[in-house]
Amino acid sequence: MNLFETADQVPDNLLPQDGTVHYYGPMMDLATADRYFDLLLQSIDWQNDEAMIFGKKIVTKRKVAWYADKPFSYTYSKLTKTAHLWTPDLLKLKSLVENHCGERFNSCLLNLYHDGSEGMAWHSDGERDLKRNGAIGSLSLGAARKFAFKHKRTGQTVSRTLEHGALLVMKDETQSHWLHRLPPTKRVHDARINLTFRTIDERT
Ligand SMILES: O=C(O)CCC(=O)C(=O)O
Ligand SMILES: [Fe+2]
Repeated sequence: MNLFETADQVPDNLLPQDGTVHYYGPMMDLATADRYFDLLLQSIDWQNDEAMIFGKKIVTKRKVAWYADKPFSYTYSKLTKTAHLWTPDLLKLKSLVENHCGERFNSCLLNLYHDGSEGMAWHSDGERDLKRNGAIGSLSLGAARKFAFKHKRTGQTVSRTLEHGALLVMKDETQSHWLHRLPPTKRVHDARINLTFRTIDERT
């Protein structure tokens, strides 16, 4: 009997120190990933993101949406938003992601990047409302994009291409020590949807 036959392989840590990032690669077949991309594009309540930058409210081209177990309030980029309740498709994706990485989540922030001109600047997801050192499960659908990490003290960078249907998990001390970003690129002309499953600390 092969004891390892059914155990999910945990990929190597992408980070050399001060955190843990596992890139699992595609976790569903192509047709399923295509189907979810189309379903989410149609059914999610996409809104232009608003953020406070140098004290000014700006509206990004990138669209966002936030779903959760309860209508949690969540502060992101210094603005407070209220979550929608899960849709059946999002609940299915949440289970797939949870089963793949063995973590549990109670909310999901979705981003829609229409093409390579849209990205996300350096940040970490250690906001007050998130469970400290909780895992973040990031599912990518659509155009493959580069994702980068930068160590806050040493400036060391690590990057990875995130493929259609692929799962990346950030956990442990990652948000305290590393920034991450989705750099804009002239080479990508297609849309990408990213879902980051998170755990909101219910005590806040
Ligand atoms: O689009 C991505 O892959 C990353 C999104 C992200 O970092 C975030 O939503 O906090
Ligand atoms: Fe992030």
